[in-house]
Amino acid sequence: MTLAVGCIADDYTGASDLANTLTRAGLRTVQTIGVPADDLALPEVDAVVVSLKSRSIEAGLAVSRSRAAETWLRGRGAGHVLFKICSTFDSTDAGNIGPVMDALRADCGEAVVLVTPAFPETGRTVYQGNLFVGAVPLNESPLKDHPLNPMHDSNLVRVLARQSRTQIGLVDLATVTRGAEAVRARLAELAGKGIGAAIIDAVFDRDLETIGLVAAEHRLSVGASGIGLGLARALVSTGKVSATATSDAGAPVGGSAACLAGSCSQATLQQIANAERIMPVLHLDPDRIITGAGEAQRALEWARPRLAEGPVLIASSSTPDQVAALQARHGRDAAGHAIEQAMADIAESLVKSGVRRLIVAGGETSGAVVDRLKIPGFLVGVEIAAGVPVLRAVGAESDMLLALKSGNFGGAEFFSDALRLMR
Ligand SMILES: Nc1ncnc2c1ncn2[C@@H]1O[C@H](COP(=O)(O)OP(=O)(O)O)[C@@H](O)[C@H]1O
Ligand SMILES: O=C(O)[C@@H](O)C(=O)COP(=O)(O)O
Repeated sequence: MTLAVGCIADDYTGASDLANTLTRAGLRTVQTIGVPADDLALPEVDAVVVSLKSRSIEAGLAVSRSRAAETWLRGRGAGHVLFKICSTFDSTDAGNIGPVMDALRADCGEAVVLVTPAFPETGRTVYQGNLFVGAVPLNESPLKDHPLNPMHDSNLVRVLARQSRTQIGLVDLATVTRGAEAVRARLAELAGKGIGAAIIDAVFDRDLETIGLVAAEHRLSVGASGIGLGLARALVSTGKVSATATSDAGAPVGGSAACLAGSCSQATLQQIANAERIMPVLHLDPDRIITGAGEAQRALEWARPRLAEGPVLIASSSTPDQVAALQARHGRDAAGHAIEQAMADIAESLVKSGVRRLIVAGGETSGAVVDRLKIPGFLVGVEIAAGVPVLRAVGAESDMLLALKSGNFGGAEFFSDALRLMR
């Protein structure tokens, strides 16, 4: 297998988002969980997206895991590696975007790395280095209240400079609009000043196509699904890949269906409220989860008799005020970790009870669940919503369909939209 592009995603929902984008652009793509074991049978593909759970862990660990993924991808012929980060640049001042970018850049000897979280299809655009989520700057968006990575600065040149050892430059929209040659000239200018990475503006898909053409000439880029789209289109338009991917991985599996929500994003809270009209919903008590008072067991006893009747939804999600109060009582990391593990416990028991179609809302939540289910990889099926495909587990104990939804993605009826496509 010789890869046209290798990808390292810092969470599992982000990985499925990127795998979806690459597939839609025609690249035969597989998503693996971690660096694949040698005995995992992978189909012939153009792109592999290695999913890590490295967004919110200690920076040194994120670096070593990302490096291991890079070594594996380069060993399969990937001339270009895309480090997939969140379209809302979820990170802290300590990382992990900057440290991982610095390490991968050092490994491949890249002069200037292009960085953009723009993903216009989901309303993420970058102008003058500032990230907008829909109509508002990042720091005014719901991401200011994220339970693990609250984002308080929309200026990504500043944000990345706080995390990276290199100086950060800007390639502005006026330059991108002038085309690939203008971007190349700007990068040469930045490299001449010793600047090692540049936030590049993008508002429309056509900007990402220009960026993709230039990025494909380099060894490394950093960004969200938008730059993945640009790279994929560049690989197809320059004949390096013949767009042959089909989304035929979603054949019915039968079995029961369940939804788990650990995301506290505004979008997920709305989706849960709407799901109450079409399926039984259990709201977990987060305090009881953290104090170990048998909350996961209660959820299972609630779910099991209902599964034969149709899908159920189990949610830990709370409003920003409630999240802040819980974290004040128990600590941010302890609360997040305990709830993720409870979701994994519940998922494991649901699968033992016959659930074969599982929808998970939340990136960290999805990571905990997929790890517990020991699923080594996914093939990409049809798209449920922008950035969220149906996934078919490969190499797992049971034939299963999953959807791993980024907290912020999907329309108000996401859960019913997903269930309609997962039979
Ligand atoms: N009620 C709650 N209070 C505090 N934290 C919560 C609650 N419910 C879930 N969490 C935690 O919040 C985090 C949500 O992150 P994640 O699953 O990545 O969602 P998103 O995709 O919205 O970022 C997880 O660590 C999860 O365990
Ligand atoms: O780029 C994106 O926004 C997503 O692919 C993503 O990474 C979302 O992360 P979570 O919201 O933590 O699921």
